[in-house]
Amino acid sequence: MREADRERDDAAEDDDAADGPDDGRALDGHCAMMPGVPGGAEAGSECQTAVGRLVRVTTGAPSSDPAGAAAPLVARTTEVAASTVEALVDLLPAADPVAWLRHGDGIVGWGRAAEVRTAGAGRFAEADARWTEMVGHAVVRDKVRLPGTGLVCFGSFAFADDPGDSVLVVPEVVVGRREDRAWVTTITSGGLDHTEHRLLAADPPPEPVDLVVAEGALSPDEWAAVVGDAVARISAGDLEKVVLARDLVATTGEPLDVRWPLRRLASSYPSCWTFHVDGLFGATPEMLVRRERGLVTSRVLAGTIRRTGDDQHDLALAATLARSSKDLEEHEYAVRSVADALAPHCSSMNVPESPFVLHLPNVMHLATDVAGVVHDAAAVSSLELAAALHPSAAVGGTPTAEAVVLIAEIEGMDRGRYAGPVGWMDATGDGEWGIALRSAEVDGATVRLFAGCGIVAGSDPADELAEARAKFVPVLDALR
Ligand SMILES: C=C(O[C@H]1C=CC=C(C(=O)O)[C@@H]1O)C(=O)O
Repeated sequence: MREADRERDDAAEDDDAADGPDDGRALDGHCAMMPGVPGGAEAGSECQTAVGRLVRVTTGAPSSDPAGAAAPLVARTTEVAASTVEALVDLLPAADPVAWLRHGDGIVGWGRAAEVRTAGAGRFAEADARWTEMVGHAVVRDKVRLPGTGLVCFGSFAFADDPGDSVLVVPEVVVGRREDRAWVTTITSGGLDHTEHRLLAADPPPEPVDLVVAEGALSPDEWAAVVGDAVARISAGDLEKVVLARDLVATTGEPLDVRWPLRRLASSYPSCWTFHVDGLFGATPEMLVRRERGLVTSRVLAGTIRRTGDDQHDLALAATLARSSKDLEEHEYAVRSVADALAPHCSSMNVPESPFVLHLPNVMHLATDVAGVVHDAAAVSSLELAAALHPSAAVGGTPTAEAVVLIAEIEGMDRGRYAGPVGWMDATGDGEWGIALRSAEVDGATVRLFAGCGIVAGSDPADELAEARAKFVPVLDALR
């Protein structure tokens, strides 16, 4: 069906030629036409429905069907000048923003052309099946054909099978940027979009007020005791590694506008993937799986040391991390779990023998980039690959089954979508799925932050507590 989608796409090429030049330009807050987007302005029409920087200026557009996939989706991607989208995150409106950003590139979106909610152990398979069905019925006009163009969905999946509440969102508008190219995709359900769209500046988000941060499910002492329990069980031979997480609960005086922390995270952690899907936001350094045109890559992290702010000292600490047998052991479990899960899908793979040290502003990690050539891209989507990899030993443990049972038994909280796959996928099944780390879930004026640590036989509860504190820093700072 994904091939059929491409064929329709090809057939639409001639159509597109009649739509005018694809030379969108910066509009600096003025209501002006975005060339290349279908449908001319009707005489006397005016700006009506503001949806972020793209506003409808004519009526008669088909209404979207956020409840599901009853009507076929129609996606149209148009190239615009890269100067129109210098800071993607600044385009986001307050209502319903989604984001996936790194080093200024990525995709952002808003509105809901469709949404799929799944739960339980079948959450990935059901979401993937619904997406395949939507794609199969969709009409896609995409002359740009870069990763992130055409019909795309954003997704965020629960860590655990129970309750497992997960979501796929198909926005009404997606704006993307990759190096010096940029594009706008409009997605409607129920027919061709005959509206004209204009780029407008989004209002900046308000600064959070009256931030109060409290402990979450467990106090620091209680959590350290749980870590001690895990170390005892590992020493007794029950399992080799388990990742234990804790939470903090922040409240703000007014409901949080998630665009505030998103802007902060994107600028402070440019090498991480800054994301937001349906209330879950963060800046993760860990790529569970990216599939692009037959190539698959994964950035595996495990093994952490805190930065001090003194560059010379941090370099010495990085060398210590690279030699730490406790951290190398923790890392090895994580790499093996990813390589083993990817192997059945790859005709060749490259798994480096030793990790490098990834420097982030708050911590340093042992990191390994695994790469492979997939042989089953026509049959297996990037989301299915993410499902096969989840939970890797970077967020679950080794052996996986025992670790997941122990997490449910002793961690003392529901992780929700923290440490689950988060990212996006296109109509061909290519996409990027990160692990939702350094993240938080926002619900009105309440923000629940998460951080976890890999526990092995040599772990010290006090050190793990300090490491978890360091991992809260990105989101905590972004709320201020
Ligand atoms: C579980 C988290 O980090 C994982 C990723 C990198 C390093 C980790 C560690 O050293 O423990 C964790 O496995 C988290 O940030 O919440």
